This record gives sequence, C-alpha cells and structure tokens, in this order.
Amino acid sequence: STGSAQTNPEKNDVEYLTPVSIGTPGQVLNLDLDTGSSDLWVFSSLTTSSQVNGQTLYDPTKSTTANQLQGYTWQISYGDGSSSSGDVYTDTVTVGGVTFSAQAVQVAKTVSSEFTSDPANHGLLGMGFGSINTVEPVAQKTFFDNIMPDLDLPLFTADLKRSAPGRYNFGYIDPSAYKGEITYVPVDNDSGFWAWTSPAYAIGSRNFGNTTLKGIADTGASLFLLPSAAVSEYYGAVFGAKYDRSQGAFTVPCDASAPDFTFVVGDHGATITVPGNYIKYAPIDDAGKTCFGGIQLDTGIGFSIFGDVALKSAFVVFNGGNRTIGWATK
Ligand SMILES: N[C@H]1[C@H](O)[C@@H](Sc2ccccc2)[C@@H]2OC[C@H]1O2
Repeated sequence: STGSAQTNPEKNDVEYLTPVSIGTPGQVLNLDLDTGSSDLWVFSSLTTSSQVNGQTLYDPTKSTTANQLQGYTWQISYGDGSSSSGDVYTDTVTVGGVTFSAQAVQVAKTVSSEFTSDPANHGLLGMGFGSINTVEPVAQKTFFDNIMPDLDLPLFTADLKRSAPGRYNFGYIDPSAYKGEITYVPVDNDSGFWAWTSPAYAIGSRNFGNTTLKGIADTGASLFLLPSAAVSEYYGAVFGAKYDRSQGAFTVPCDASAPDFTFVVGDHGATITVPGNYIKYAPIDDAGKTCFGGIQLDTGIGFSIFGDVALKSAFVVFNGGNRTIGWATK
C-alpha cells in the first residue's frame, strides 16, 4: 500500500497539522505528526473539560470499532515542558488513505496549557521509534510501525514548506518532490529518535568547518536547535542580532540580511541549505521590527534538533526498513 496526506502549517509554521480519521464512522481530527515522539494521543470526550478549548474530541463511545485496553495508561512530557496523560483504546486509524484497524489510540484525560491554548491542534501522532512509547504496562506500536509491513516501501517522507501546505507520503518516494539525488545516512535509534550526524556546516558563503552536528530530525519541533558555537557564529554574522534575555532567545532585525545556514549530509559532499529568510522566523512585535530567530541553542538537550526550520528546506525520507534518513534539496 501507499498513502499521501497534506499537512497544513499553523501561524508562523509553529507546527503542521494533518487530518487523521479515527473510529467507525470516522472521526477526523487534525494531528501533529511528530517524528520526535512515539505516542498517538488525542483530545477526547474524557479530557478534563476545563482543559478543552475548542479542539475536536475523539469519542470512543461513538465508534463501533473502539475497544478499551483495560488498565492501560500513558503519561508523556515533551522537550518544551508540555505534557498530557490518559487511557488507551484500540481503533481503526487512517492517515492519507492508509488504514490500520487496531491502532493504539491514547485518549487524553489531562493536557497541559500549551495544548489547551491551541484549538487547532487535536493531538499528536508519534512517528518516532516504539521504544519511547509511554503506555503502561505494555508499550504500544506507532502507526508507522503498524503499517510498515504493508507499505510498498518501508518508509515515509516529509515535505514541509514555509507558510504553505506540505505532504507526508507513506510507502513511496515522489520523484517530482525533490531535485537531484537523495543522500541517505545511518540513523541511530537507540534514543527512540531519528538521530543522525552531519559532518559539517557553513554559514553564508564561508568555508565549511569540521564541527559535526549530532541531532534528531523532529517534525514536531518548530525550530533548528544547534550547539552554541554554531549559534554564536551564525548570529555574529547578522547585523543587529542579539540574545534577548527576556525572550531567552536570539532575535534579529526583521529587515536584516540573514545568511543561509548549510549543513553537510554524508561524506560525498551533499548539502542542505536553510535560506537565511527562514531564520528570520517570525515577528515578535506589532511593528514587525524584531524577529524571533529560527536557529536557537540546543543547550541542555544533549543533541541538536533538526526541527521544521531545517526540515522545510529539504525533502526528507524516513526509512524504517534499513533505519536511514535521506535528505534532498527541492
Ligand atoms: N517532538 C516535539 C513535540 O512534538 C512537541 S509537543 C507539542 C507541545 C506544544 C504544542 C505542540 C506540540 C514539543 O516540542 C518539541 C518536541 O516536544
């Protein structure tokens, strides 16, 4: 089988939401497909009502194919401090025309304020590795794990775009979605993430250094989080850039000329270039004078995060069959 689903950016591309059908008859929720986590959880009829704010709710009692996993629970905390928890059902789930009939659907009973505050986000669909699924007493498989054996090819692709709809494809590679060759590199999934290492990076037209970037490809993260040496070198090249302690982040003048950020993929010279304009991420003042930086520090995480600012500059193949990640320009 193969499938294809359009994914739609929220304001400032802070996340990308994809319609997912759950249950019989189908209840369509817009979910954040997240390669940086491995739980499929949804706002539901069981979610504490004071924590619901316009989100579409999955109601298992309205689905003839829902079955509760009695006594199973889950609780997840994300890198940005948000969290959610609840119970577990199985039900039929369809994304982009690909269906799995007994998918673990984690219904939220509690969600943190970051989730409550966004009516458009009805939950997450994790596409990381199964080892970090939080369901107790038995971890559950991700949607991708479940459909992989039936896919023509054991992979999915992410084609995110700046402030425009993009696409997640399952089981095939669309040759019209990228230019040149796809360069594949090994993924180390010991952490449960799509972790890989870039051998070097360059800022603007400067020469490549020899500092490797060890990071994860995370479709659920908005920004490009890098080591302080890379971040300082980058913003040192942007006139008017500064670290704004009140924001706890680097900002740039929205009218600054921002250099591109290029990272190497593999050892035969392939590169991906993040346009400087993507790093003038979003205005933080009404006048649109000051912009939030799309590159920020990865301090304390232990690895870098190739979030949407990096991913939307490429066509990315997540191959679960041979555990590689492929990058191509587009
Ligand atoms: N993998 C990512 C995940 O999808 C989000 S969870 C999230 C939180 C609030 C709003 C939307 C999504 C969080 O930021 C980075 C990492 O954790």
